[in-house]
Amino acid sequence: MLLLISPDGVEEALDCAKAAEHLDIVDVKKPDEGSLGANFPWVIREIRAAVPEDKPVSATVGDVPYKPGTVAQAALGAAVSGATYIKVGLYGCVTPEQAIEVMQGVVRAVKDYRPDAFVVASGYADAHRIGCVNPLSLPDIARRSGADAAMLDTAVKDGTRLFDHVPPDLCAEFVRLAHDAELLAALAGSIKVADIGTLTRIGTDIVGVRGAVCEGGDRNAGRIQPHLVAAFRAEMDRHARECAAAVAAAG
Ligand SMILES: O=C[C@H](O)COP(=O)(O)O
Repeated sequence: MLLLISPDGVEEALDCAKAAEHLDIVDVKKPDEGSLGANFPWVIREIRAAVPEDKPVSATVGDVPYKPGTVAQAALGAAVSGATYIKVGLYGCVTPEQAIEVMQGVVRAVKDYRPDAFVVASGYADAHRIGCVNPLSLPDIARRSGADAAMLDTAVKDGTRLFDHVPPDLCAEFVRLAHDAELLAALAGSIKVADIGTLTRIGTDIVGVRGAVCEGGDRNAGRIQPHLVAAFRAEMDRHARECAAAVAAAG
């Protein structure tokens, strides 16, 4: 499982750089503009320059409306600014068809510019609170639009968490659907250290985290702490070893 950490700006990205050996992807966002709020192009560029070259930089394009042209142009902006993972929060899409139309534009805009870029179609575990597409439709939306990964996060950061809205058995179904479509499955949403075992067991490919690695577990007032990133990674490694041993023992 890969660890994606979301700093809110250049200063926190420098803290991520201190913990670079423990994380896999640095995800640029602007949390005060929404759970997948987009940051400025120059912030993406500065963060790209601040983190080690072997760590991919991801950028969120925002909690986007159903405006395929606008979103495609924004996605290209993120890629031009140095992000190689482009994440789109399909906030304003109320049908799978709308979401596919948005994502097709993003995939074309990004991959025409940079064929090896990685496009992530993100929905929301708490979609019922905001009226957007069903979380379990994301793998099919990603597959039909040519994206590389399907992701879930929570739209409303009010203390409720991924598993409050999509329980572990349905997250397992999400991962299975993504894998059947040859996509990576990414999960986020106030994930805690205690969730790592479940996420590992169900085969999650990427876990996205902010609050759990911030001081006091507070994604807004707290700052990312390199020692919490290291501790999170240590637990991931422990669970990965346990899972591998269980698989080997089963035979
Ligand atoms: O993409 C990851 C999100 O930023 C997760 O943030 P969170 O762990 O505070 O919900």
